[in-house]
Amino acid sequence: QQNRLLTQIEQLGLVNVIEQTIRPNVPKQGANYDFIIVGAGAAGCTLAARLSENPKWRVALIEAGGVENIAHHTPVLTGQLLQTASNWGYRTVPQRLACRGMHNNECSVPRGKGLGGTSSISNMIYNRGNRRDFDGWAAAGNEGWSYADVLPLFLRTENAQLKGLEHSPYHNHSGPLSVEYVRYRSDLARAFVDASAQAGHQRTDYNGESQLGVSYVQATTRNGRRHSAFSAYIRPVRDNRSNLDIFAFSRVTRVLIDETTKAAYGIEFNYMRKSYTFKAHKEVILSAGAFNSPQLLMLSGVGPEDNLKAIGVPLIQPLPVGRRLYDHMCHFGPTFVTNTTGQTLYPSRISVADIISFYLAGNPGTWLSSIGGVEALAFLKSPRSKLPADWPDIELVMVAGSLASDEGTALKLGANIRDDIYDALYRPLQLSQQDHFTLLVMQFHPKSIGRLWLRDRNPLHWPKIDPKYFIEPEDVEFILDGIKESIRISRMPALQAIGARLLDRRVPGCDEHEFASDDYWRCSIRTLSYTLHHQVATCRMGPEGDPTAVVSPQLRVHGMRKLRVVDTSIIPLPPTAHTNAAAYMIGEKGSDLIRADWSGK
Ligand SMILES: Cc1cc2nc3c(=O)[nH]c(=O)nc-3n(C[C@H](O)[C@H](O)[C@H](O)COP(=O)(O)OP(=O)(O)OC[C@H]3O[C@@H](n4cnc5c(N)ncnc54)[C@H](O)[C@@H]3O)c2cc1C
Repeated sequence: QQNRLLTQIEQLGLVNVIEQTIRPNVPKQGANYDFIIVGAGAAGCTLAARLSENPKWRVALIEAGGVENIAHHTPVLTGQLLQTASNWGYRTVPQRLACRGMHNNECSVPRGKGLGGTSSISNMIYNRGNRRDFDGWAAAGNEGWSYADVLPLFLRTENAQLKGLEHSPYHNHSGPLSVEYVRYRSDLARAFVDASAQAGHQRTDYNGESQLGVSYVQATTRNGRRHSAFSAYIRPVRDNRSNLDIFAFSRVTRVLIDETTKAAYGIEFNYMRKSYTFKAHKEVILSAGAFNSPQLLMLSGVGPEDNLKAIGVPLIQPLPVGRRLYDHMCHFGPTFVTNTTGQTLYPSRISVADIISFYLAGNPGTWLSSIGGVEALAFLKSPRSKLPADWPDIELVMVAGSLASDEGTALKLGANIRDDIYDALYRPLQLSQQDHFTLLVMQFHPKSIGRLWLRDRNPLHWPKIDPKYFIEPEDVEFILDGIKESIRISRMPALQAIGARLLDRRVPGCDEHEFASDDYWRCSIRTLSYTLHHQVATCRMGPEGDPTAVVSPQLRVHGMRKLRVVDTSIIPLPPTAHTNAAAYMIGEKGSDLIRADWSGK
């Protein structure tokens, strides 16, 4: 018991203790607001900041977790954050065809819990998507979501400090969210970018005119520190907006809905073990993310009839909530060793001088501003692609390290990877401290479609998450193409100059295959499966009449009144991007739609 108490105090962090003392914000039972926003993640913070610009509107932002602390602001600690209370800690149901290197074949699917949501624990890669993604949404009947419509919203969020792109029409310099190139740069990243160019992948701005090519990572950091949704959108305004009330440690359990009119009129939530209700005059908006927004809809009677009936939740509106779940699955590798020294991220390489320089002198150029070792991205076409030439299929995520980069203390646990896998592949690197880098291969447009549903009606229980990774064999083939291209890039002069060669250790369970043969890699892909956490479509957006749609292009829940979903769960198909930038864009779009509906009323 004592240990649990200590762990809890430790996980809360000093900041939470102080916040709860000086700014407790205890809810008042039955309080009234114009808008209630559930979830202070990337989209929720954006929406709360924008709606509360109107001093006449009273806005409540309700968040299950606490406040960010110094660990969140230190990019190199990203992996460690997954071991804290800032992560909901979800796991999938055991996967038949993926995650074979994980305990019980369960993939880890973390989500951020706290003011800032997943933007406070993410890897901070800033990446918007391909113009064809958004034009496709619009062509499917989602008017107002084409690339021409959403580009100004991406720009509105951005405060870019990207050397060389000062005059690009694809970047803005006056929005709230800081975007900069990762401030720490290793020789491994330089060699990878040069080798990619030598292999024919041009240098590009992947948020600009063309995604295809290679680039150093653009990241949501400010002077080398994490710039989360909370830091960017809420912290600068919260003390001078008396119409914005923020409630941390408040876990919403249900949306209150009038069954006759199907209008949402409030929420029920728990704060410090007590149940409260708040009323909303105008709207309740779910911004609880791709797992929790569908969960809350279903707990409130909006969802698939069979699931709700089976668990005894009275049905108010039948909708395909959670019926689709897409994600971007990757392969954690290949890993290459090199002849360099001192270039790979290992904790032992972070010196006291680095720490002092980062925290006290504000120097962003140390390992501490490395976003978990991620330094460069390459957007590629696969030879098997049936998509237009300017629409990438695969991404290589260049990491100056591997699971050994924290010596097995965080990433391995965060990904639920078994010890025998770590010991066979990464422990020798950890012990020798040999320089190496990894190219994670991610597929952008998977065909595999999963599902999310409720196991019971207890709002504090996890939903069941089954992404059905690699259920479509072609998804594996795309990743195999990416692995082959990674190996080709490693043979280019810039990487050969540093002695880059495949780590020649076998993945346990794949021994029957010849090392580095296609079948070996297929086995490795199904073993070292590693999601980059881009779950979407659980509250899919689509026009009325679309049998897969949960919300309309105005983000209103179909068939309901005064209820919207504004977060990444509405994204209809996996984008050619990581999903955090889209979450901000959706928050901006949601605020425009809501303002258009209520201004003057
Ligand atoms: C480890 C990790 C690394 C990632 N790295 C990147 C990256 O480098 N680049 C990138 O683009 N994307 C990345 N992503 C994905 C990206 O961060 C998310 O897609 C995006 O932030 C989601 O935004 P959101 O607003 O939809 O939801 P979230 O940011 O997840 O916000 C949802 C919020 O709702 C709260 N909430 C949920 N349920 C309740 C409830 N019942 N009551 C009250 N509050 C509730 C949550 O605590 C959370 O704060 C990463 C994700 C993870 C998990």
